[in-house]
Amino acid sequence: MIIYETLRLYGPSNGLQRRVTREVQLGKLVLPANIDILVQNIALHNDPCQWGDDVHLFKPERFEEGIAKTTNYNAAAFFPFGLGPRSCVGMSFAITETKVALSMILQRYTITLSPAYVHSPMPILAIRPQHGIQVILKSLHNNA
Ligand code: HEM
Repeated sequence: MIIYETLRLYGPSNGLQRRVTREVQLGKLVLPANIDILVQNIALHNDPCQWGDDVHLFKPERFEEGIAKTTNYNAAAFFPFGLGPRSCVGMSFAITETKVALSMILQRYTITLSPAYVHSPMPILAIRPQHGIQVILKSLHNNA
């Protein structure tokens, strides 16, 4: 839940590039052939119509019943790893690696945010914290 909510608000990708190969109609919108479009998943991840008025709050419990229920079975509501045949091949690896790293850290330390931390996510190629993330680690074991 924590990983999904982090990817919703601060996923590294802020858009998927696609080329329109033939004219298509999307509702009232007609997309001509041979244009490049940017599908901004970050905008959909911050859409209050999908996520509610507290869209900007970090609330991992949104995902307590899984992605499908949280998004009301709308695959286009949450796609931090992209969508379709060119979606991220590293998705399972990335999620597993994150779980392993987090569980190794949390077995040894408690983590709190440093008072020096300034919240400022910025799109610099990928979304990243402009001033870094300063945390305070406290060992859970006396001998560590
Ligand atoms: C949190 C970590 C990651 C995120 C959020 C992420 C996200 C994405 C996104 C949004 C795309 C574009 C998908 C599309 O256009 O529909 C992508 C493509 C790709 N990702 Fe990742 N990725 C992550 C980690 C990784 C890792 C660890 C690997 C490799 C081990 C990887 C390998 C790739 C490759 C090869 C593509 C291109 C796939 C293609 O064009 O067919 N990614 N990723």
